[in-house]
Amino acid sequence: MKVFSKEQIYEGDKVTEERQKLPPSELMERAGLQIFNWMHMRMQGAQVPIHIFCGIGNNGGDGLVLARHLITHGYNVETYVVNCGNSRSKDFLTSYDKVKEVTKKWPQLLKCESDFPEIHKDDIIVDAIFGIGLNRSIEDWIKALFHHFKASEAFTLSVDIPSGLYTDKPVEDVNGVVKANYTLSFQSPKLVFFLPETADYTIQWEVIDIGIDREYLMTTDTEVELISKNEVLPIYKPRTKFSHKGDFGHGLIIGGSYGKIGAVQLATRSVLVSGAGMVTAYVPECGYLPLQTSLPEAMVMTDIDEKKITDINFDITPSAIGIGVGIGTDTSTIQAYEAFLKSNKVPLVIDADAINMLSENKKLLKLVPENSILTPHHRELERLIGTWSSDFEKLEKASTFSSKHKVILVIKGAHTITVYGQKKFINVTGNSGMSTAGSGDVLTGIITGLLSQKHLPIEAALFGVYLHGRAGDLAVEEFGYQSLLAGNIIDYLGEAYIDLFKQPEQAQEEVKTEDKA
Ligand SMILES: NC(=O)C1=CN([C@@H]2O[C@H](COP(=O)(O)OP(=O)(O)OC[C@H]3O[C@@H](n4cnc5c(N)ncnc54)[C@H](OP(=O)(O)O)[C@@H]3O)[C@@H](O)[C@H]2O)[C@@H](O)CC1
Ligand SMILES: Nc1ncnc2c1ncn2[C@@H]1O[C@H](COP(=O)(O)OP(=O)(O)O)[C@@H](O)[C@H]1O
Ligand SMILES: [K+]
Repeated sequence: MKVFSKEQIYEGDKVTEERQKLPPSELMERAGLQIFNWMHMRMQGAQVPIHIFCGIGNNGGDGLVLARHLITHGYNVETYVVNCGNSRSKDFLTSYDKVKEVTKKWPQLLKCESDFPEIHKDDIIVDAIFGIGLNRSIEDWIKALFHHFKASEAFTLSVDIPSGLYTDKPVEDVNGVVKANYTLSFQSPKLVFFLPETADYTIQWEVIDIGIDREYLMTTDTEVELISKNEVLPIYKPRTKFSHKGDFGHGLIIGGSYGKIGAVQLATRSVLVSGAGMVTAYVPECGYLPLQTSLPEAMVMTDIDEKKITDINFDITPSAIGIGVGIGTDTSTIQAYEAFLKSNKVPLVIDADAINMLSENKKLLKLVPENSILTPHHRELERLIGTWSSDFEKLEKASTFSSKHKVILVIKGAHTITVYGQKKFINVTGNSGMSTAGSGDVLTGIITGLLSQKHLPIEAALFGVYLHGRAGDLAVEEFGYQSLLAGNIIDYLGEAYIDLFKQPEQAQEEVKTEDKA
């Protein structure tokens, strides 16, 4: 699913109005009506007090259209106009006039704290104050209004985006944003719903279709995309009857050090379970026995050193290599890594200390093959690209890094974001049960396994991240958030593949709420 920028949304409105020859404010009418339909379906006429707070732009206009429909359907509605400026939008004014046609109870004007209405815990708040047009800091009395919402503990439904969130800039003051229980977002989710610093401002979200021109939506390229089942299904490669293991490649995992052989076990097993035909683990000698006994399907090659990698020297021809899990940063390992990078031509998946060694020795970056996949978590990314002041800056720096070094960055986290030049792909699977030792090693193995099967690097990264998260989602249903182990993710990888062909995914997605409820 594409995530459109603010500018693209405004352009989409314009194009739609032209191509569909829409009368003025028709899109606002559609937006308000859809929100009404959403509420009406759930409320079925219940007389719960609904407080609709409208700004004076088009977001406020949407709120007024909603108010009109709710009033005509006999709901218990109070409408307020948050008087935050002088420039009421044309469509807002049209909607305002139309409200007057259906009720004598005009919207109340709010100008300061003493105007705030009483809101009971069981009431409903509709937040239609600011949408994507927020363009400056919020005045204190409006922040106080947001606080008033929160203090009431009433269910808060935000229209399009929680008021106070910019679409393309960090939050200036945490008190200047509405905390929404639910956000109904028009046509496209907003990037901020997925970033660690801003995702918490809405517990759930859903996309509302307001009939923006299909061709515009199809042909407009976006920098950001959500990766869910619909996007990864085309990447899946069915097997043919006469296939043999040679068709699915030979993955190689290089890593491990004394006390960290488990990381290699997890990654190596993941290579096979993701579908590679064969796998070899290259480990220090101390890894030989544990690997051979725990994973009979794998082949094992060892370094001359007992405890660490000192010389990467193998006589196989792997189709993909994953390097770094449990490898450490011993000086002799760094030297072996450099020598390996100088001779290697195979696409790489680079994880953990193999990333850290690049960060410490930036000259090594020049030796990394084009389109290699780096899978840093937060700290590893920081060492690699430097610190950032906001999620937006982080993504910008990651894009610059990806373009400069021609690599794919898989930024791991609650919503893993794969950065490929200017493109950013946000994964929707995964859960906090996966915040457990070794789950990153599993991801490295999965992506290496997919690369072995001749997927393009970007496909291997996106598909791997999706499957990893989906396997985690299936596994957590059996093991629970606290008790899920990285190995359980591997056990559910097969289910994740099978699940690809289960019921089609809903067009409208919801963020899981397991830890927020
Ligand atoms: N395709 C779609 O998605 C469609 C989207 N639609 C809806 O349109 C919304 C976008 O509408 P929008 O452009 O009118 O902007 P909006 O968010 O209402 O805010 C602008 C107003 O707020 C003001 N203002 C800004 N910052 C402020 C501040 N800090 N403190 C005080 N005031 C501030 C600003 O004032 P000004 O800068 O002009 O003085 C202006 O008056 C979008 O989110 C969606 O809900 C549908 O109607 C149709 C199809
Ligand atoms: N809260 C979460 N929601 C979704 N996925 C998560 C969450 N926490 C961790 N993960 C996933 O688990 C993996 C953890 O990787 P990493 O931190 O490298 O672990 P390790 O080094 O222990 O193997 C990443 O793929 C990450 O996206
Ligand atoms: K809003």
